[in-house]
Amino acid sequence: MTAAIIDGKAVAAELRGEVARGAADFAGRAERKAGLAVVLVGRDPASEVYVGSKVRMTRDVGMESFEHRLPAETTQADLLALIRRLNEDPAVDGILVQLPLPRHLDAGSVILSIDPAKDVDGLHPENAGRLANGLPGLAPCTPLGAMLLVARAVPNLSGLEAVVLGRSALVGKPVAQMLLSANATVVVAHSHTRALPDVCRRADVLIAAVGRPELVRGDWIKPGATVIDVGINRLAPEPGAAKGRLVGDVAFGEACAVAGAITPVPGGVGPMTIACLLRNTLDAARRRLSIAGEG
Ligand SMILES: Nc1nc(=O)c2c([nH]1)NC[C@@H]1CN(c3ccc(C(=O)N[C@@H](CCC(=O)O)C(=O)O)cc3)C=[N+]21
Repeated sequence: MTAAIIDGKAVAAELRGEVARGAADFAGRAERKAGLAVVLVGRDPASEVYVGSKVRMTRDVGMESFEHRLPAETTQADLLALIRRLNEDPAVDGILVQLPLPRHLDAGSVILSIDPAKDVDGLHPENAGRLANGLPGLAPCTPLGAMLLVARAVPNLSGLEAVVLGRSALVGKPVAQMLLSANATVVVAHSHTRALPDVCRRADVLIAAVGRPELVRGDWIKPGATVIDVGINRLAPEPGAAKGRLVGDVAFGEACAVAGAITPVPGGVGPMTIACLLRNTLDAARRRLSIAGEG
C-alpha cells in the first residue's frame, strides 16, 4: 500500500482563506482589525523564523500584528509588565509568547499572567481545563491543526483506536483530549511505556509528538492507519551543507509503504499550527466583541 499524503500546506492555505473572510467581516462590524501580539524574548534563530512567518501571515489575512522583540536579558518583571499592558490593550485580541523563553525566565508564571480570553496558544491552565471538561475556550494550535488533518483522512473517529506518542502540555495531552471528545479510544504512550512498537501497532490513528527524529518505524504502523507526524527535527548538516534536513518523528519512507494516509514534514502539521493561531485570534476577537455587546 502507498499512503495518501495529507497536504498540510494546502489545507492551511484553505483555512487562512476562511480566516481572511472572517477577519474582513470582523473588521466591518468592530470598525477595527482583529489584532495579534507576538512576544519574542532573545534571538533564537529558529524562533526568529517562526515569528517572521507569523507576522507576515497575520497581515496577509487582514489582521493587525503587534511585534514585541525584547532583549535576552529582559527581567521577569519587565515581561510581566508587558503582558499586563497587552491584556489591557483593547486593540489586542490574542497574545502569543514565543517559547522557549531564556532560561532565567519562568514560562509557567508568564503563561498564567496572560488573560485567558487572549490566550491564543491555549496554554493557560484555565483553557487547558476548559478543553479537558468540554467547555468553550481557546485550544492549543498544533493539536487543533493535527485534528483538522486527521479529519481529512478519517471523517469519523467514533470507536477507532488512537495512540498519541508524547504527553506534553503543548501537544500530547491536548490532542488526546480532542481525540477523546471525538469518541476515539485513546492511549497516551510516552518514554516509560513498555512495548512501544506493539502499542503503536494497535493504532487506527497514530499521532507522533515526541521530538525524536524518525523514532516510529514502518513496522510500528498498522496497515492502512492514519499517521500524523507532529515532530519537526533538524538533523545535523551533511558535510558541505549549511543546514541539516528537517525530519519528523516518523521514518517517512518506511511509513508510506504501510500507512493509509500520512502527513509529511515539512508541509504537514507545521503550516496548520500557524493557520490555527490565526483562527484562534479571530475566535478570540469575535468573543471579545460579543462580550462587549457590540456584536
Ligand atoms: N508559544 C509558542 N507557540 C507555538 O506554537 C510555538 C512556539 N511557541 N515556539 C516554537 C514552536 C514551533 N512552531 C512551529 C510553527 C510552524 C512551523 C512550520 O510551519 N514549519 C514548516 C517548515 C519550517 C522550516 O522549514 O523550518 C513545515 O513544517 O512545513 C514549525 C514550527 C510553533 N511553536
